[in-house]
Amino acid sequence: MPITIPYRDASFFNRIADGSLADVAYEISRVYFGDTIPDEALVGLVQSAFPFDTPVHELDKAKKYVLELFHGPSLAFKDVGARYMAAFMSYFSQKLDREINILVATSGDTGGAVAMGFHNVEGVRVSILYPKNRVSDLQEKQLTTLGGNIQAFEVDGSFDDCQAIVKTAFLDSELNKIVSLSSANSINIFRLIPQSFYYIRAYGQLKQFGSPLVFSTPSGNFGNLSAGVLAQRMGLPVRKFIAATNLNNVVPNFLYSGIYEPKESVSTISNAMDVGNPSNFVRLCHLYGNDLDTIKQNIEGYFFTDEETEEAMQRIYQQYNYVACPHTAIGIRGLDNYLDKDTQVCGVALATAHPSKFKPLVESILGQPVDVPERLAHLANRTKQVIAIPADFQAFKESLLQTVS
Ligand SMILES: N[C@@H](CCOP(=O)(O)O)C(=O)O
Repeated sequence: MPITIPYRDASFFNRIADGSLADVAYEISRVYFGDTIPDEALVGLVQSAFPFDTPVHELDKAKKYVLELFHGPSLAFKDVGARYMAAFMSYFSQKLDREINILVATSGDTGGAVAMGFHNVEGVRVSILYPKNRVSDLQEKQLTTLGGNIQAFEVDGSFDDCQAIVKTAFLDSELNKIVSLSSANSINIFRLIPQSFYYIRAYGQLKQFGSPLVFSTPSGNFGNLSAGVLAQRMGLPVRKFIAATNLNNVVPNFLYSGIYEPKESVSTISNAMDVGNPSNFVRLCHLYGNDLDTIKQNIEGYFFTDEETEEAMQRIYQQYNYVACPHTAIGIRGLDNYLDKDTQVCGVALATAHPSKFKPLVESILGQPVDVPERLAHLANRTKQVIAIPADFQAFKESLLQTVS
């Protein structure tokens, strides 16, 4: 975490938020990094990271919007953090004489975005750990078929097992003497700074209505929500955040009871949010000074079963002719719950992934065909290449050392 979070008043955000995602990225990067990176290089980095935008889609004028974060190469919001990180790491790694080994745990979307963001980046090797049989077929193709500097590990366990193995690796002194490790998960602040950009960009797109903003964020590892809180702590005007989860509901439970009890994750149809012990819980509390009242004032939690998620997908399709993936539907349903009691706001639900990433599931729930964009469709016939391992750190360590030697 930065020692202090730089604060800017509303006039700063009113000025910068009208720009493109790349423009916002430039302005906020300057705030964090000062003149560490020369201007010309910084402009090039943000432009290469963000050739796409994060538009808002209107559901109900001035009242309810979907912030579409799936217009990047892997069709998920993770592209924003992964591509920014890849651009900056590649810039800095040219000055190093050692290869950087990135370890990343994924429950579905992070892996694909990181694989695509770092594919063929010189001086960087990526190891992706994902839970066997717990990601969608197309998500699996994204993270297992690129080859080159990207290696996937299929772990016989849950996402939490993958995350625990990665965290143990960062603390293993023997491994750290042999390889230079880094993370592309949202435990890395370099993922959260860029993810704050699209909250700021949404403010720019909706400030014309003059209503306070409420963001509903579908949540698993809680990096996405933490990024929004980071923007708020920088001064972005936000009335409230909704933490919307599936039955992996340890944070909504904490918000009701004040007690944080991590538990085994359960499998749901919103698989990317199947996290039983979210990495960013500690950071989220830290961002609000570890004060429960402040946390509760700013975040409200809702969780939904798979049946409720399916109902939400069907209702959103019937009411708005909008096809939402299961994760996005949870965000919209959480927002609706909140808007029932606070009507004087503009609500924004984050659309975290394109529905085609879950094509068979979405088609069976909606009874409608879902088109798959070419950048995803072309992966369907590629062959999966993985190293299969048990959910055990030593097994991972041995395999990793073989792949890097
Ligand atoms: N939902 C994630 C899990 C990892 O979260 P991250 O914020 O640490 O990248 C995924 O789709 O992999």
